[in-house]
Amino acid sequence: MSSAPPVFISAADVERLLPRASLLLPGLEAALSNFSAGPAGGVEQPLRAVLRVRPYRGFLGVMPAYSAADDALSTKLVTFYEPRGDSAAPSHQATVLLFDPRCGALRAVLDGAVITAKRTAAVSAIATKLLMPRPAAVLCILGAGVQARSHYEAFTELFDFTEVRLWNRTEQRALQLASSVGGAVRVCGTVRDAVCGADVIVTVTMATAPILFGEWVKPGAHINGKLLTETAPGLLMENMRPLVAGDAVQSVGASRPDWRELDDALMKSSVLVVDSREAALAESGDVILSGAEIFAELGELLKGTKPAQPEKTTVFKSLGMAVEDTVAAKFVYDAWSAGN
Ligand SMILES: NC(=O)C1=CN([C@@H]2O[C@H](COP(=O)(O)OP(=O)(O)OC[C@H]3O[C@@H](n4cnc5c(N)ncnc54)[C@H](O)[C@@H]3O)[C@@H](O)[C@H]2O)C=CC1
Ligand SMILES: O=C([O-])C1=[NH+]CCC1
Repeated sequence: MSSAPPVFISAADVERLLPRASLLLPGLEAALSNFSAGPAGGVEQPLRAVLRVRPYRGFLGVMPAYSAADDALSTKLVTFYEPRGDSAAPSHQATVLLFDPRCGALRAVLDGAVITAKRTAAVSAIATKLLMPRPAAVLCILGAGVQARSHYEAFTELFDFTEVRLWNRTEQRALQLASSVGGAVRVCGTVRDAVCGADVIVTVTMATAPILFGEWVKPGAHINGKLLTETAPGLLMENMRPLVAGDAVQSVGASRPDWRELDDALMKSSVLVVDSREAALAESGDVILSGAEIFAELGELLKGTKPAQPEKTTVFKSLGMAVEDTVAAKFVYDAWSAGN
């Protein structure tokens, strides 16, 4: 085995070698299925360790994983800090260390920010493909940061939405994102306006209290998107509320046990799918504090051991898994090694 020093792959090189999140779809689908297969799937992934940097309202997460199918071993180090007006630093910063699993030698140090942005959007797209109503016309993104952009890019590449709506706590940031993406985006002044009649809602904020409420979902909530998009608000029957949230909610933020993006009503009235049961029950305020029952892991839907139920209102609670970084880092390193 060679003892060559590790290579460093910068953010610009990761972006060049991994230009689209969709390139990760096959590898991520396999890894999510393998993860949910238990020991037979060959994914080793402990619950991540998250250390609190209390004086600065920050966190350092350590995320190791080994995937036998990919024969890849990595750990990501990710810091995330609650918004502070005086800081110009990105809220999330990350580095991925990729090892040779045969001998433990460090092969590469990769910028982890682009990897995190793209693999997270790719996983949300995998969930959306399974859970969204058919047809799905209106995409709504709540949040206007790094993940909002990567989700916009992946979702507009992979799906045929006819309308994209964007809301952010500070409207100026939403306007900036909307004007920079190159496609038509409607910036909405309130979450209610943004989600009314949407088919797919992506929540990608640093919120610590709910921003999306179940009262905006029609009672019963087992609604399909076709009905919602074809029914003008004024024509809704009297026993229905005039505001309706989309059927497939991708909740990407609120990754602390006391943080929320979704309220209890929405959590409890939806079919709840998570990336990892273990992580959801340890880390997700939306899951823990609502007491909502987890229906399935995304990997179980992919394997077909649990049905996806796109006709129902669904919430995919994404916390982010280390094996997703392993797959993405190996993809980038292989492309780099091939001289691309
Ligand atoms: N599930 C996963 O795999 C991953 C999840 N995340 C999570 O996704 C979320 C977004 O991450 P980034 O886009 O990188 O962050 P960012 O800092 O780039 O963007 C955060 C957005 O949230 C908004 N925001 C801040 N505080 C808010 C509040 N109290 N209420 C509503 N909006 C608020 C900001 O205006 C901004 O638009 C975070 O919660 C992050 O922890 C990030 C990486 C991976
Ligand atoms: O998976 C990930 O990298 C993260 N999830 C929440 C914060 C960072």
